[in-house]
Amino acid sequence: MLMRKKELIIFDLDGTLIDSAPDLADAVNRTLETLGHAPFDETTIRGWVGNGARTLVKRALSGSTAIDEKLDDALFEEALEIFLGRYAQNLCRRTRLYPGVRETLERLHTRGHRLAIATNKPHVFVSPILETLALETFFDAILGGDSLPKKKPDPMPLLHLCGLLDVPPAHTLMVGDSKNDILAAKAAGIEVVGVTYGYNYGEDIALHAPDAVAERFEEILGYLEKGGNDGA
Ligand SMILES: O=C(O)COP(=O)(O)O
Ligand SMILES: [Mg+2]
Repeated sequence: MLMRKKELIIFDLDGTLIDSAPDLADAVNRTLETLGHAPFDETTIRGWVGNGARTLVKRALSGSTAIDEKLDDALFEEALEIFLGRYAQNLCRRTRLYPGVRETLERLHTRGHRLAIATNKPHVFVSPILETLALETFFDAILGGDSLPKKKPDPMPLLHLCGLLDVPPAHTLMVGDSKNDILAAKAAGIEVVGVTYGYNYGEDIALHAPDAVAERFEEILGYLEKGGNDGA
């Protein structure tokens, strides 16, 4: 059966399984407010998510995706501490699953795929969010952005998951919303589907040449049924 070709599916979290930007934006703006800085609208902050909490805070203090090289270290450390505290208080108040995610994970799980998460989000936040959304039982392994010495776009987290779950990269599929996911997967020799509805700094995910593009999460079922990029 073709479905067995991809035994392991590794998912990105923010912008792929969950729309966490509203809670991240609230925590960013409460941090900026505490420091006496002006807030940003949610759409702007959405474009800053995907490289972990440290980079998100640096972007917020810089007011741009490009980080201000002259950013004061002490201000950054203070802002990071405030942000982590604020976000911990409201991890899943306005965060929602994207359409089709629960049903699709259920089907993949029932069909016997191993499922894992490789996110750049700090690990401490991941399980509480999955528990609140009643998703935690689907996953065999979860890595956060601080779980290993390197995070996406480095291939390390993806290769680590392949080793941990004893599935070779050729039998693994990555699903993500940002260029970090695509770059990490390509460097790991893993096929990758890019979803179009996530964050990716406001850029079209197709620009980074994933093996396939999905407008809706459930499209990955059809991709797997076709045998992925290996052909039927
Ligand atoms: O930058 C983050 O905190 C989350 O990133 P993710 O898209 O890898 O889940
Ligand atoms: Mg993402």
